[in-house]
Amino acid sequence: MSTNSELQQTISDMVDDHRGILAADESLPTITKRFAAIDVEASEENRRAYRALLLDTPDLGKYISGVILFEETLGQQDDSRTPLPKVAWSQKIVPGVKVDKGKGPLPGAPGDLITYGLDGLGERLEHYKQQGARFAKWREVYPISRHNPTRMGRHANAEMLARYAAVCQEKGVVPIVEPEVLMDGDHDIDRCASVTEHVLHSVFHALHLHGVSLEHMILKPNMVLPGKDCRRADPEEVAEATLRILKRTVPAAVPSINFLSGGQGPEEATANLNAINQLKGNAPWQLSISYGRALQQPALHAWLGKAENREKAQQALLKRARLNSLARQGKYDPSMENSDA
Ligand SMILES: O=P(O)(O)OC[C@H]1O[C@](O)(COP(=O)(O)O)[C@@H](O)[C@@H]1O
Repeated sequence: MSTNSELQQTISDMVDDHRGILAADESLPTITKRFAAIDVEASEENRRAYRALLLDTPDLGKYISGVILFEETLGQQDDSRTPLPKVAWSQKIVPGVKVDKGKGPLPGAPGDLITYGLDGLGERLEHYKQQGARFAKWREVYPISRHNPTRMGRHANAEMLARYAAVCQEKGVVPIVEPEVLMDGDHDIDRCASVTEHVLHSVFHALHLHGVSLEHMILKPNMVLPGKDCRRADPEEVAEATLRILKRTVPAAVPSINFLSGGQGPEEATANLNAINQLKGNAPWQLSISYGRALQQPALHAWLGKAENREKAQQALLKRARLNSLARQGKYDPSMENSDA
């Protein structure tokens, strides 16, 4: 198969009008934090058992079309010794992998951050492909302050995303491009809108310069939201601001925009996605999810590290996946949270 048809096949398997992506790729520090909240040790076996539970969830493939895995999960198996990427694909959930290596300060731009991991990426991708990964994900993070992100920071972060995406496509791997403007701070929604507009503009400029095929990538942006320490915005306000900025910056060639959940609660993230889809009009892209916390939090708290809670945890994951599938079609109502129907 040519690289282009390989990329197109992966996009076709991942993008439709009712499913979304599950982010289960927490790095070691992040999964340790999540497990600490339920008093569970982040041992390799616990990480395997938890992620096997998620991927084994009956019917998950009805609502989820792709799963982002952490590198180690690609090599792990479920209880019946089936490799976890194979478990995902048995439900037509395309397995993918987070390929960035975390972040640190960007020299010369105090307050800005930069992500590591480009060295040797091509060879790593070849190995991940053999393990079953068909797409990849890379996240650049933009904190907001009075002075951040700087112009230099935006430029440097965009370059990283574009170089990563170009290497992926060369290897026949679909890149998820994730520029995340953080919710931390007391800035208002207008400040988030203005920063997100600058960020997305610089990202698409860099993608163009590096010859990335927009038809064969997925964008994973933040929604436009007020900072955590500012007053909350209602879903209609979030939807209006998010769509305004996306329409100004994201070319129609991009097949799908899959939001991250950031610091939003599970129900808030579903309600905001629903409002975005109700207001989208003739927007050219699919508008879906690539949620981590907002899909997993109820499942994690139902599991509590105990094998006897496995089914309860799977039901909690399936409920969030199903409600987000409805929200993705603009058919969600908060009253559905209380019914099992
Ligand atoms: O552990 P990391 O690399 O900081 O990433 C944390 C999470 O952030 C995400 O990029 C977005 O997830 P959220 O929806 O929880 O914000 C996930 O893909 C990832 O698991």
